Amino acid sequence: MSVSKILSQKIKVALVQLSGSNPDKMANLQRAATFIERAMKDQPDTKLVVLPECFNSPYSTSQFRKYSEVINPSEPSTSVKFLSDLANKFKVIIVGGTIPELDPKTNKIYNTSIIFNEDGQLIGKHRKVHLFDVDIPNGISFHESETLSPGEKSTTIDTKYGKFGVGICYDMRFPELAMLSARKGSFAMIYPSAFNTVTGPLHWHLLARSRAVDNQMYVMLCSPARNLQSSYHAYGHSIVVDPRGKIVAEAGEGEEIIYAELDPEVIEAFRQAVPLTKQRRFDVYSDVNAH
Ligand SMILES: O=C(O)CCC(=O)C(=O)O
Repeated sequence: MSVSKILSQKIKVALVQLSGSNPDKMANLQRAATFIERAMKDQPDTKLVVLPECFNSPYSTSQFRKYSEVINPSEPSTSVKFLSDLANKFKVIIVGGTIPELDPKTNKIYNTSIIFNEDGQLIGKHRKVHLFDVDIPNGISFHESETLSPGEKSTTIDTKYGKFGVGICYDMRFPELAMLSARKGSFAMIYPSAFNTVTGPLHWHLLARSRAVDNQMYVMLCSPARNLQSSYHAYGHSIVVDPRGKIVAEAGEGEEIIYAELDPEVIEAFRQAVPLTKQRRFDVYSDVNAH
């Protein structure tokens, strides 16, 4: 595949590591707006902004329904309207972290990322496919499936620069989603995320770098900042990894914006040097599903 099809030009991205788990939705949205405005002032050529998982609600199974919104482009809900206006105002693509979504037909709740183009149009959404249900002794127990339902689809978004895939946090543990998007020609995988202080130190960097190296694409993880006042202590460390597995930007634990430039030449050069896409043997692993 030619470079122009993967990523048409160099693009600057900004990951906004906002304070997490505050109960006031409007205040959280305003804070997102303040940070996006700051990013666009600091780096006016930014083309894509990413927000964290559950950036405007507490990350808590008991709260998801209360904070949920119906996502219907013809009747935009609070967060949809707010992010759409921001994207249009700053002429920037926004991967709007995640919000709890209510499906009015089924009454089910999803953990959903909403994505807007630079005209403020909702160009896609991703419902978290793999729910975070874990019991780590002396570590963390969390069961999203107490109140959430899993999405049923992988998500690849088309933009004027090329395509990127979207997953949410625990989704990154399942390499198949990233691989599917890579096979569709994506230049990056973007995961609004909220790892914690138990699994973050163990796996955050490893998973980001693995998905990048597996697929020779950029990987971006955008986390909430750590808030020790909340019941859930997010890991922070929002990160951008290049197609060679090199960390090109990383946040600390507090509120912060990080920037990176994505370069089509880096994708192309590394794919030429290590031509995994040509060497894959789908004839050998085509029955991976059968076991
Ligand atoms: O996979 C992990 O360790 C953390 C996942 C998580 O926090 C989430 O899916 O929200």
